[in-house]
Amino acid sequence: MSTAGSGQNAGNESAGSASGTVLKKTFPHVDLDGHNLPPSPAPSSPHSGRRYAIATELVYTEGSDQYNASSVPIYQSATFKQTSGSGGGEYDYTRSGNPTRTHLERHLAKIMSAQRALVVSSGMAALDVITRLLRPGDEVVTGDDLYGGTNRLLKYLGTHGGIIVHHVDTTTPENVETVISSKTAMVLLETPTNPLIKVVDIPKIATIAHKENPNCIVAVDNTMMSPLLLNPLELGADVVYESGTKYLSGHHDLMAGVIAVNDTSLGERLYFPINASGCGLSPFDSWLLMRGVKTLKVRMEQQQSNAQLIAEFLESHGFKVRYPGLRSHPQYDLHHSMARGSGAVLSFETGDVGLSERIVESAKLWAISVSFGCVNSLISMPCRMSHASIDAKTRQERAMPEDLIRLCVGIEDPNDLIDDLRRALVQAGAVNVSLDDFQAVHPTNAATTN
Ligand SMILES: Cc1ncc(COP(=O)(O)O)c(C=O)c1O
Ligand SMILES: N[C@@H](CCSC[C@H](N)C(=O)O)C(=O)O
Repeated sequence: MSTAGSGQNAGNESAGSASGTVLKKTFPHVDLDGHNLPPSPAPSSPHSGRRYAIATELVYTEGSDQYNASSVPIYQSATFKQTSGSGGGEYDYTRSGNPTRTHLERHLAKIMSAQRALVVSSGMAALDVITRLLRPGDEVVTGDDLYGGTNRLLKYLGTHGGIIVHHVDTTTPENVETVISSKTAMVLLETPTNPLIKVVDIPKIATIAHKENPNCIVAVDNTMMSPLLLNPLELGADVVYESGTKYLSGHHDLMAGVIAVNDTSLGERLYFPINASGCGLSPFDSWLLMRGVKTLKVRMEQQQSNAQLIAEFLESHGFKVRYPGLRSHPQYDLHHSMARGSGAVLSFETGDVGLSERIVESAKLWAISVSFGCVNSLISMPCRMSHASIDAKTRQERAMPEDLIRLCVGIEDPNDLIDDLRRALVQAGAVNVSLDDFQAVHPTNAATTN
């Protein structure tokens, strides 16, 4: 039995005693006591055979459950009984592997066009697992606009783990070229970045990194796009990871992280710390994520068409809006050369922190909340919330506008969302209202700032 692709019962390959082995071979479905064993229900969609369109692949699963359950059963069990004293069963302990988790991992590997996917307890746990590939003295090159938690983990590794971290503006590949060296063990990219929506040229940077050091791991955080819109592994990345808490699950009812690779030996190296530390996703959350991922396409399509309308609405009223679906985005062409859509996160400036606070607090349909990718719409001030762990001095050095408002668009009716935003802008005093129009009090859009 190979652990590749499932990661269960690692390091326990023995098939049991000689008589047990003969019995198993002769009667594969009968255990030592003569019980008729059902086939394992773990298998999901194998990454082989006919490929359907993504909408179909998201919902189509295969299994060999004894009752043909259409929804994968939740194996809420920490342990699995063995048929022989020397173990060797497909599963032994849920930290090492669980049929519900394996089913999800195989499904995600297919969706992410990967040879192997691993699911863990959060997006940050995924990054923690990936950074365990690093050794003291290794260098990491990464962006100057990153999710606050990513920045925090890298800072911790820089302070306590002997890792040298270079933050550069990765929107210009030449900046990466300047700091990269044979000591660069990892290039870590986010695109579009959270929260400044900066776009990064994955193929170009992956080429630069691999040319400088063929062993350099290019890791891409794909949380803002999801596999529906972007496949970094197809663009030269070695590892892709995402917070499953966001679009993949879509309902803010679980925390999860997903890691995917094409190199199966790299997959084994990543599986090791998951088993060793115990951050594999629980059976129930695996089931919940499996359920959520099936509706990814319909949710994302509604979310991004809403986001496009909202971005256009704000820009047309004088606000500087950052969204890759707008022609005014400086890397519009680059983004659309890599991705199949613009996603549903945008940010905009108001020109005044107090004004931004009042807008956020005046909104009703837009919940004041961190996170994104959920069916309901959210509004937040990144410098006060999701990115507050980046100190004020660093935020200033990285040109993060303190008045930035981030909108994470859900699946509601777009007219209701725009109405609510319009009302919040008026109530907060962010716009000058005339008889037939209204415009930002502090216009910040390209027409006024360039
Ligand atoms: C871009 C990005 N990556 C990773 C994470 C971490 O994910 P999680 O919250 O699931 O740990 C987040 C948000 O938390 C994020 O916004
Ligand atoms: N208090 C949390 C904040 C989580 S932010 C979640 C998400 N990535 C976002 O960008 O909104 C923390 O300190 O991590």
